[in-house]
Amino acid sequence: MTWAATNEQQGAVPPPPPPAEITYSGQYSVNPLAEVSFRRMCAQIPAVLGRIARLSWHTDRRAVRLLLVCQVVTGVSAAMLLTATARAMRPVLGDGSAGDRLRGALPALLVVAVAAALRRITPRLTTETDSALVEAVCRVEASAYAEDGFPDRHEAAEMGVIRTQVMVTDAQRFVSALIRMVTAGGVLSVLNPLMLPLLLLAVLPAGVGAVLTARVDYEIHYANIADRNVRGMMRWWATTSKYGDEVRANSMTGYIVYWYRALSGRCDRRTLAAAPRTLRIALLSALAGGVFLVATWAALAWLAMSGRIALAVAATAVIAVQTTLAALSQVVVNGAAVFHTSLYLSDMQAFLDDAAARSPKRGPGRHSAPTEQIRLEEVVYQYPGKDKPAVDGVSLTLERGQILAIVGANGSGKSTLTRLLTGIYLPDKGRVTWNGTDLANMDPITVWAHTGLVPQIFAQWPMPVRENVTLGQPRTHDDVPVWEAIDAVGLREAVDDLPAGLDTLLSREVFGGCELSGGQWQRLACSRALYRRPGLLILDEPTSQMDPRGEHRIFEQIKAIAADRITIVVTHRLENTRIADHVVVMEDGRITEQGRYDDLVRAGGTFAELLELSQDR
Ligand SMILES: Nc1ncnc2c1ncn2[C@@H]1O[C@H](COP(=O)(O)OP(=O)(O)OP(=O)(O)O)[C@@H](O)[C@H]1O
Repeated sequence: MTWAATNEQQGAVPPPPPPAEITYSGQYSVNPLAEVSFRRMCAQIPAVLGRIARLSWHTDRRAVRLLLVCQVVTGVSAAMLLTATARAMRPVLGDGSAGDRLRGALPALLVVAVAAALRRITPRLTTETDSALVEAVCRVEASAYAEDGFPDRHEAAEMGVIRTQVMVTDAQRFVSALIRMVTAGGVLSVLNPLMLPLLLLAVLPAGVGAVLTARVDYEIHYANIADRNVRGMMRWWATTSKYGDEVRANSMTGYIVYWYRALSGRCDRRTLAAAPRTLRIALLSALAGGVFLVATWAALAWLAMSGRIALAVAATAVIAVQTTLAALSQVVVNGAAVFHTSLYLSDMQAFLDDAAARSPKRGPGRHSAPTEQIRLEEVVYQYPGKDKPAVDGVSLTLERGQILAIVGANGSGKSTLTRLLTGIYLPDKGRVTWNGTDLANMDPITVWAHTGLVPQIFAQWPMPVRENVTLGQPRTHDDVPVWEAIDAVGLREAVDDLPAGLDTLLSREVFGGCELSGGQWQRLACSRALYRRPGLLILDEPTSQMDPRGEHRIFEQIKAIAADRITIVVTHRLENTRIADHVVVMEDGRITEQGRYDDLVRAGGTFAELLELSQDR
């Protein structure tokens, strides 16, 4: 019985509504569906083959050369086979031993060679495109993530990556069939000019059918993108062991499965609704193809029986018809497959182009250490789709050696302000300068080389402890600085207790891996930022999961290293702001109070009120 039905039966709570209908919010300039037609397929195939060839060439030139040689030999062998058969037919009807031997040996050799070449190209091509996709997403301006449709377009592009697994095989089969068709068709045309047009008519319906089916498949794929994207996220959250406690102890399983099934059910319904169309297409194309095929054989029989062609030629024509027919069918079927794949590759290409256009282009300026001053001048930033700015007209000057604390209610714009300070986001209005240069004119890589950030929600990388500390820094074989960073956050004992010390893989999900506690993970995130020795150190709620010893140690450490850098601490534990040289209080994206801890307490404003509330137990 389903979760919804059980709830209804118990009569206590009405089942919650299924998740709202979600539609794909992609924003490509052209809707590919409007363009899916047989004509488009024919027009597009050369371009698609060109793209696949370029990709393959880029990935493995030797394998491509081997493939090309095999293709040419395949075509030539088909023509030789038919010519040899025709010659053999003349003296002794039916003695095709030369052709048979050729037919028996060559394709087997070619298949082995082609398969070897394909085995080399395909996985590497998939890796190339997959890696390109991951890199493109990591490199876009962070503001792109907040835009409607970006995750859906990313999901659509991933389908393109999956399709690369079949794209070379599709393309190779298509070209191979095309060569066989041209050579066999040429021989057939010489035998009798009527045969080829008849054969074309016999396979054309299959081609139209395949394209129409591809169109239906793609239409369903498009309709399901948004649901599949949400379903994928649900699946990850529900099945990742890190969230397993929350799922179980809050009895979420039933509802999550219900949600998951509802999304899957909706995808299935869309797929099933299209089944009658697919069936109709298959039936009609098979019927039309069958009629023309019968006509072809009838024409051949009539030509032979009426003496219009010699019996030996007729026998060769039978083989030629069979060869051409098989090749033609392969051309059509594989052409449709190439076209089908190209639809997904277009999504991937469109996303990669879009991502490339969104990579930071901010001017040639380079930041060099030391970071003496960071200034915000009347900075405004509004997230896409929001009706008011998250940061609204903030001005601030930070000098090297200073510790700034940012406090304020949830959603008041603290984290957004740190993103603007680091140049992760560029302001809509106003400017942020580092040592006097506007971040909008600076290569962000040179800026991020001097920042260290402990975000509120930090990553728990499934990597060894050492890499979890050094990640993002040039690789070094010296573990001394790694241990220094680990000592600074008081994690040495915990690391010593791990089975392989710094080499211990931190992931419970991986065989042989270990897991840290929440507070230990947070200490590790702090050590990662400290290891970088950055010019700007930002700690956003860095001790929210730590015990008092850990928290004390981190703040002592912040004070100890503050002289060489600009330090920013975002915190709700107002007592921690005592270490700051300057405290700013944010409300609705604006700075409403600022000063030293003691001044703000005396002023009796929002800071004093929040402090009093935090002590009222
Ligand atoms: N990625 C995002 N996309 C859209 N809106 C966002 C995004 N991140 C934050 N916001 C919005 O911007 C506003 C400020 O958020 P921000 O995270 O800066 O607040 P905060 O002061 O750090 O809050 P908290 O104390 O809860 O961490 C909020 O209204 C929030 O809904």
